[in-house]
Amino acid sequence: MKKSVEEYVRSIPDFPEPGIIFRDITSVLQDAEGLHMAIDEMQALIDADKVDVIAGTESRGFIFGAPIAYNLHKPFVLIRKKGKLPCETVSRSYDLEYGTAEIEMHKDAIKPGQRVVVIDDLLATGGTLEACNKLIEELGGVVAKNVFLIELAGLKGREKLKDYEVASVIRYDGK
Ligand SMILES: O=P(O)(O)OC[C@H]1O[C@H](OP(=O)(O)OP(=O)(O)O)[C@H](O)[C@@H]1O
Ligand SMILES: Nc1ncnc2[nH]cnc12
Repeated sequence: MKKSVEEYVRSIPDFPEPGIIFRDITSVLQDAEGLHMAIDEMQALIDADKVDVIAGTESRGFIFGAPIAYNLHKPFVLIRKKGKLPCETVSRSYDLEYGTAEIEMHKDAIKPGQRVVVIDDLLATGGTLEACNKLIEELGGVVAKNVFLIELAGLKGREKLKDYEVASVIRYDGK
């Protein structure tokens, strides 16, 4: 029988620190069937008629966001960790499941009124996507949806993103 995409995800206990179960997507990517299923199933959650721009978050969001943008014939915008983008930027700090971070976007990445779908591999606390959504709004964009391959429902990211439409392919009930 054909494997489901969930069966390609590898779970590593106590990485990168004790108590975290790391949901590893390299095992999805390094299987041709797994990679196809992941992209296709994430893309199926997007209504192409209701989006102008696909955005991806560094770094694992780039892997899934770029092929989806290509398939839907939409522009692809990078949301990067601080200090990587060469032109004028807007930035925002946020808390992670482990640690803190700061992300940036080019000021000209989004035009006012554009509808943006943000793609990431995984929803944990929702801190990353909340920061992404706020940056997009600061640039005048409209967040159409947040799409993930994996959702760790126990970390309640959806509550943090309650003002946005959220969809995921794979859901783990715990952390
Ligand atoms: O919902 P949150 O609690 O914000 O966590 C989820 C984020 O954490 C991971 O990225 P990370 O910052 O580790 O970067 P990476 O993709 O470069 O590994 C993951 O890819 C998400 O972007
Ligand atoms: N548990 C987890 N597994 C993989 N990536 C993550 N990013 C944040 N939490 C994570």
